[in-house]
Amino acid sequence: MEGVDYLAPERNNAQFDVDEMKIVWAGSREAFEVSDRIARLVASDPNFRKDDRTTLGRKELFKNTLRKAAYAWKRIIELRLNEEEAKRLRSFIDQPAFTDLHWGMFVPAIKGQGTDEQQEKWLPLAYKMQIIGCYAQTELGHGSNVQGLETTATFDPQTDEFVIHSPTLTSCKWWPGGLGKISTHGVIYARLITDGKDHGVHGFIVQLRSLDDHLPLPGITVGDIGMKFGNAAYNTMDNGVLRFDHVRIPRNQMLMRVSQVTREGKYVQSNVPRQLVYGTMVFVRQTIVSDASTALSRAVCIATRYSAVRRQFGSHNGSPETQVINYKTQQARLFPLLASAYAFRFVGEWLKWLYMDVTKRLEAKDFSTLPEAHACTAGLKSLTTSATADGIEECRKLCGGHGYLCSSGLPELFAVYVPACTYEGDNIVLLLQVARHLMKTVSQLGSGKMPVGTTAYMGRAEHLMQCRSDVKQAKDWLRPNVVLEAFEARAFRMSVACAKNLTKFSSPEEGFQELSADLVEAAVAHCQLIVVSKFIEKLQQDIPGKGVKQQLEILCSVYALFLLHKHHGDFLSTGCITPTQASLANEQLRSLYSQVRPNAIALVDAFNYTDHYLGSVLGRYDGNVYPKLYEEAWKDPLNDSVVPDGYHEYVRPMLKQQLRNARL
Ligand SMILES: CC/C=C\C/C=C\C/C=C\C/C=C\C/C=C\CCCC(=O)SCCNC(=O)CCNC(=O)[C@H](O)C(C)(C)COP(=O)(O)OP(=O)(O)OC[C@H]1O[C@@H](n2cnc3c(N)ncnc32)[C@H](O)[C@@H]1OP(=O)(O)O
Ligand SMILES: Cc1cc2nc3c(=O)[nH]c(=O)nc-3n(C[C@H](O)[C@H](O)[C@H](O)COP(=O)(O)OP(=O)(O)OC[C@H]3O[C@@H](n4cnc5c(N)ncnc54)[C@H](O)[C@@H]3O)c2cc1C
Repeated sequence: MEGVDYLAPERNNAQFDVDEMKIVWAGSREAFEVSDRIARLVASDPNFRKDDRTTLGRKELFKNTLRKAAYAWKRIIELRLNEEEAKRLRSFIDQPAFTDLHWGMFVPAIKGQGTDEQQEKWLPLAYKMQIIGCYAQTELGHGSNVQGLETTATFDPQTDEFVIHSPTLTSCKWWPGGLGKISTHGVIYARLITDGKDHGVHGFIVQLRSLDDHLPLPGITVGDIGMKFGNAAYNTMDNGVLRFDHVRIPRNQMLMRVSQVTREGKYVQSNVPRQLVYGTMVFVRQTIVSDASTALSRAVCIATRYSAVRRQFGSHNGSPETQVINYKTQQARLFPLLASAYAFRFVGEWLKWLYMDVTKRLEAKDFSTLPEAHACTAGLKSLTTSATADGIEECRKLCGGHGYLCSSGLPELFAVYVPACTYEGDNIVLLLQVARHLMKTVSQLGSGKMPVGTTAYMGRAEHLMQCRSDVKQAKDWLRPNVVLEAFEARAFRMSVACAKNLTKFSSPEEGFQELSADLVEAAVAHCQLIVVSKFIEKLQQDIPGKGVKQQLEILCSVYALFLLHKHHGDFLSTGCITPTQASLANEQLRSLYSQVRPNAIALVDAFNYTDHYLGSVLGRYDGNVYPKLYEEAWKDPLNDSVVPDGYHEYVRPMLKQQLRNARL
């Protein structure tokens, strides 16, 4: 029945103030109000309809994306939305587009690596969308190994220009979003060559297409790289291929904040670390962590609401069957994902703060926290995107057969999300960066240099190598210090074991290669510790609202004890806890699931997602799943006619043939 809230009994069970939890989730009352207003604006505008997306062919899909992007831009101007509101609007449209790369990478690259004059020239054009940009780093033959890029930018002192060239097939730019069909400009990464000397990879602003007729400029070959995983999903994006044939750009289009080339062709390195050329990646990795909590929470919201609606088995004398959410196995799969969504939200908030802090320091020429920022963004990007991709797929399975329907919203969410494990740095490659940082920190422990930031715990080396958990009963695992010490000891001992093993090889590089699987595990342990510790820190803040803090404490314990249970091999083999303590953790976890159960629906309501944004029949706010699934099925284009196209051509002759054979 329309208008009935089938999940009302669940909502009435909540033991906390959902409206206050919405504010905690959003980050502040103001952020909540902006997000809520813009989400409703998008949901109520038929121009942002998306329910037909999975049935469109690539060309229609892409054109539709362009239409939405143009309409969104018109609304942004008409409504005079500020930067944050415009960002929210684009994200609620929920359709990857060239604008993501324009605002998300092209603009930040110019801001981070351009000089003041370059920013003054290019940013106003980009802000007004008089030019549209992409971020073109990856090549056909080189993605992870940025230092291996082949595109060249050779300075010609005669004309005061750089000549941009793709010397080989493998040097073609390959993958940049927005490049395929739309970008007029790109920040292009190429090896800088002056006077025959190679100075490594630098960024250059290059115009790719005419601003009059959109045709590629002379010397430029550009196009789309083809269909990607999933039907609609990321195919709304024009990921591109680009080849340069001696394309000339003025010298002042090299991004010159980190290093410069003078009129005479002299290469000058500023007094800043060369790694700042990688700064845009640090920025984007930080945003990807917050986006992970959004993607995971969407999947969890769908799976939780549907699990409360779906019933299987357990009917006695005609009573309703059991809601599948009441099965302990369903809870043990679903509630850790719910807790992870909250955990990633808070670590994302913290990472944003860390990024802002490092940016301020860089402006003041303090580069000391750059390695920490790189390690944290790389590691947390890897940890949260892998867990989110796996989590979305688990949510699909939690919804049984109906989860496999596109109308559940889950297949598309998975297909659009899963490349996050690869883009902006392959997740394993990024964990190896964290491992390098950890090995460096461990090797410096004896030198008197105290570790700082998220590795500060390593400063308590002696204690962490010796401590034994004092857990005696299940509820001891609810004490934050007990949990924190177990995670610190596990992470530290895994790092120290790797560091010791590295010394057995003839060179550190050989050891690093040989032990890379163990190093990745040590990096994961360190990153999980960061997430747990930031959740615990969040709980030390003043959190208003009836029962809100208590629910977050429960979720924090679920997150930590679930990880401890999943990785108990690490905790046991490093001797941080005993087998008895491991089983007490599991006992506590079971009890926590029972505490989450009555609040589960309210905890996902706190994400404040509109039905439009969720795009899922199973995750509808009102829980009215079956009639809507039935309605949705009839909308499929295959049901436009009773007898399908092709029947008379292929099936009928076959049937006739069978009849003849049968008569023989
Ligand atoms: C249903 C629909 C739903 C909706 C969706 C809606 C919208 C879409 C949503 C979102 C869209 C979001 C995003 C857009 C999507 C895609 C964007 C993707 C863009 C890209 O992928 S851009 C390309 C990214 N490429 C990479 O990440 C490459 C990875 N490789 C590297 O980063 C490096 O090469 C490396 C770090 C692996 C190694 O580098 P190296 O060889 O130069 O270095 P060394 O290992 O020798 O290290 C040198 C030294 O430098 C330090 N270092 C390395 N990197 C950094 C850094 N970034 N910052 C600071 N320091 C760094 C390293 O630690 C070493 O230090 P040391 O002291 O010498 O040890
Ligand atoms: C949807 C999407 C959008 C993208 N958008 C952009 C964009 O806008 N701009 C842009 O420039 N790029 C973009 N990319 C490219 C992306 O950044 C790269 O694909 C990514 O950095 C991974 O690099 P790769 O493809 O070279 O993988 P590879 O490095 O070739 O990885 C292949 C395998 O090798 C392993 N491997 C690689 N190196 C090591 C090592 N040292 N040790 C152990 N294992 C290793 C990896 O773990 C992986 O399993 C995009 C990619 C995708 C999928």
